[in-house]
Amino acid sequence: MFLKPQTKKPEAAKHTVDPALQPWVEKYRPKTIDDISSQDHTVAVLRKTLQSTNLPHLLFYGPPGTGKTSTILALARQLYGPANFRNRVLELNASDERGIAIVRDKIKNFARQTPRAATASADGQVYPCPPYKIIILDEADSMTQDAQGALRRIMETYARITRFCLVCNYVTRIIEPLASRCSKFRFKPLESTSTLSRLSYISSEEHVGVSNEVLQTLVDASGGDLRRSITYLQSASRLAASTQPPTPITSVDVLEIAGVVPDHVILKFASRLGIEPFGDTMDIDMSTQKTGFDSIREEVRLLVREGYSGTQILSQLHDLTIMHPTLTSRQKARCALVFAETDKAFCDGGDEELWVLETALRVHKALAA
Ligand SMILES: Nc1ncnc2c1ncn2[C@@H]1O[C@H](COP(=O)(O)OP(=O)(O)OP(=O)(O)O)[C@@H](O)[C@H]1O
Repeated sequence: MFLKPQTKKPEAAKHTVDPALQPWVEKYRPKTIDDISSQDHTVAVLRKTLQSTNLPHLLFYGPPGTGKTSTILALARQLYGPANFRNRVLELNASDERGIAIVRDKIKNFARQTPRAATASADGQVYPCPPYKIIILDEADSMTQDAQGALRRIMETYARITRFCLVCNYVTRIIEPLASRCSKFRFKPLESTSTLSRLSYISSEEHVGVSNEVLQTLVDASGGDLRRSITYLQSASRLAASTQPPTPITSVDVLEIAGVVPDHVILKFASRLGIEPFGDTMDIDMSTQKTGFDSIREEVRLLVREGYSGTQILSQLHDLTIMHPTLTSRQKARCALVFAETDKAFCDGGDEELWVLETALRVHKALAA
């Protein structure tokens, strides 16, 4: 549930890059919408749109690394082909300024230009090349309200020659008048089977030997974010190749790269808050576990000093609480509320150590009540 720290998106390659040096997330970015894994409903609707070539304004939303940007880029490539893509598509991402100035200047200027006549593609293929351009606004939820307000008129005025695709994680941050002008598509976290098959494909293309256990660890550590799992795979394969002699990738490597808190550590922390060990974890001796402010604070400090991120610690603590077999629904509901408030605080840029401490103390209290 916690928004994981995003694996940094590599800048889209503007020039031809040696494939051996390319990040795998870019190298294996889907080329057509049929290469998009998991998002079957969205792909089915867009395939129809491709046939009719009449694209509405689009709003793609959902968690990171689920294929939103890849889908619109693939769709645009299939509509325009390589020869016309550049002059028909404007992609603005988070590194561009997000205030009203960019809407009035860059976006409006591009939106009002009449599309250039289509040129024939060197690859000999015929592309539909419809008579409008596409503006892709990646991370549209970070646009100011004023900027979104200004966009609304532009979308209407130039709809005949320009279609918009807004891409975001939080649809609630898009003002209603903008959202209501778009066809909305929700991207879901990828199912395990789709992630597994994509990772297996990439590892076989890259001649990296990975066991089923390692693949499953990659899936578990990435929570449905395919970008994250591919990045972990590439990092783990580099790590394994750098040892002398090279060693196979292990699950421990993956967990370390992913910053996952080991089970025994998170269970010890949980037991300080009054969450009893269960199942395979019964061997933790609760009688030696102190609870109370000082011991909880000490534990939080240790975890943060070890380098575990606040979002990761709380995400694992959340899962442990919600899946716990003996906590009552009432206790779980109270804890869920605490976690939700912390999630919001993290999104707003709250201090991680302070919020982990605050959450831990509140969970402790919620369980005792
Ligand atoms: N559904 C998918 N099918 C195939 N590859 C995917 C999919 N989702 C993500 N990927 C892989 O992850 C990379 C990042 O995906 P993409 O940029 O489309 O994610 P996103 O949903 O737009 O994320 P964000 O919300 O962070 O912008 C792609 O280059 C691709 O390698």
